[in-house]
Amino acid sequence: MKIAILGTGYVGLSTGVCLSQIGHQVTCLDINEQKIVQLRKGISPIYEPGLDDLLTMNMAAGKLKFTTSQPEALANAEIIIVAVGTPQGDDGAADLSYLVQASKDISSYINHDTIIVIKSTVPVGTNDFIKKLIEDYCGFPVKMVSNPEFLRQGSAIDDTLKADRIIIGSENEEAASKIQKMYRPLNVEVIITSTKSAEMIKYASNAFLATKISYINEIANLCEAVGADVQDVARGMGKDKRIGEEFLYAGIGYGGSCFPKDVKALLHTAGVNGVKFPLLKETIAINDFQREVLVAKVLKRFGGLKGKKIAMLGLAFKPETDDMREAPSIPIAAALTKYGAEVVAYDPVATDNARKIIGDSIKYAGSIDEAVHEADAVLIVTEWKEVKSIDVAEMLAKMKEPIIFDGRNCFPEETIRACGSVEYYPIGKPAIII
Ligand SMILES: NC(=O)c1ccc[n+]([C@@H]2O[C@H](COP(=O)([O-])OP(=O)(O)OC[C@H]3O[C@@H](n4cnc5c(N)ncnc54)[C@H](O)[C@@H]3O)[C@@H](O)[C@H]2O)c1
Ligand SMILES: O=c1ccn([C@@H]2O[C@H](COP(=O)(O)OP(=O)(O)O[C@H]3O[C@H](CO)[C@@H](O)[C@H](O)[C@H]3O)[C@@H](O)[C@H]2O)c(=O)[nH]1
Repeated sequence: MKIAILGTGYVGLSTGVCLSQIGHQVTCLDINEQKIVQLRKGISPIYEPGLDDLLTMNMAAGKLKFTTSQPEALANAEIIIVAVGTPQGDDGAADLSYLVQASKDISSYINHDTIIVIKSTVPVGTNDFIKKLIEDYCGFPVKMVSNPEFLRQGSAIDDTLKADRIIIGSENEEAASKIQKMYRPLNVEVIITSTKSAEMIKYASNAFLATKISYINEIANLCEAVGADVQDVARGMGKDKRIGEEFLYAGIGYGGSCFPKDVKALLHTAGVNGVKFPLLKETIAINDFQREVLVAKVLKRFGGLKGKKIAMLGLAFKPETDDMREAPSIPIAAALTKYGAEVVAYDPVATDNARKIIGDSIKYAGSIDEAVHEADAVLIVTEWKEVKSIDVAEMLAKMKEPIIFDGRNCFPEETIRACGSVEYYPIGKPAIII
């Protein structure tokens, strides 16, 4: 099938690459010229494991193209997939301005048979609103499908090619069936529903996962207070199939481009529809609190931070991505520098993006060794494989003081105890001080 994708961000690019991989003819359109210039050379503007190989392979096979030209991408497309950003607006609601512009862009190029697929995460009712907007522009009825995306950054390709489910929301049977056919080579379970239910499934899923994280973080805080171990508790809980093992990792709160904004957008939708949803308010409040837990531990240990060198390992909001949107490292770096610490951070891939947000208030190291050299303490902020596989004893030997604040519970107790002299402050577990 001939497919156009609007937006070559984390979702649009991963989707484009995967749809070309399963045999479709895909043209990706973006308004960001720099991205398109890079992509045309076969260089991905984002770090996403497995993406680069599929990108170059499908470009070479002539199945995947990149352009900034609307007519080139849209004029002959059977299916147009919209994957532009829907960031958080000032009032907590999703900002639909990119989507509205993209819809206007589409209107001039579609015909009666074109199917418009909204993959961006949008509040309930948006597909209906966009349908009307486009119809007002083009003057004939259009076929709309809501097809929310569930991929995670860092595993976007696998999540797309081996998705748990595909949601197709449409009031147009023919359009729903064509989109089902588009995905058929993936052999993934498809759920066909109304556009409103499809839109709600996306927010309900993200808010549920965020709430699960806030729940385990509160359990972690309680574990610390009573002397239990949240990792053992999570393991014990997760073995119950009704609870499940995933998303029970306590830490420094959820970040990223989705959970923070989507929970707030769902709360906004609830509010305007007269539903109070206090659970979501608590999910957000617990997460805000959790983002401060690591710095509170550092302050408690040191008192003031003037003249202290603190190493931060990890900047990205999660491992295997270069994305810094809503990364816990941002408020942590700000708080440490506010209290007078000299902060030296290391991240395997997110340093350039971090520098654009955090700026020169902290230093950026080229290696873990450089970051921890003569440090008074190290903070584990992102659980990169490179960080988890550190020789902890060797790292401690390079530091001024052997003190670790681990926001991601990366190291087993035996590893820490084998280090000799050490102070280890994890999340939701007793500290180890030898
Ligand atoms: N990032 C994720 O992991 C993820 C997962 C599932 C769903 N989502 C949702 O998918 C959507 C996209 O997220 P993202 O992280 O890929 O965003 P992103 O910011 O990485 O990319 C959006 C892209 O759209 C482009 N764009 C904006 N207006 C355009 C237009 N009129 N025509 C063509 N291109 C245009 C931008 O230049 C940018 O490259 C959001 O609604 C998000 O909530 C994201
Ligand atoms: O047990 C856990 C799991 C995750 N996190 C944190 O939660 C955030 C989000 O992690 P993850 O869900 O793995 O990454 P995203 O790429 O943000 O993916 C989420 O957001 C996407 C955008 O909507 C959805 O498509 C995905 O299904 C959904 O998992 C990160 O800060 C993680 O550190 C935890 O603290 N504990």
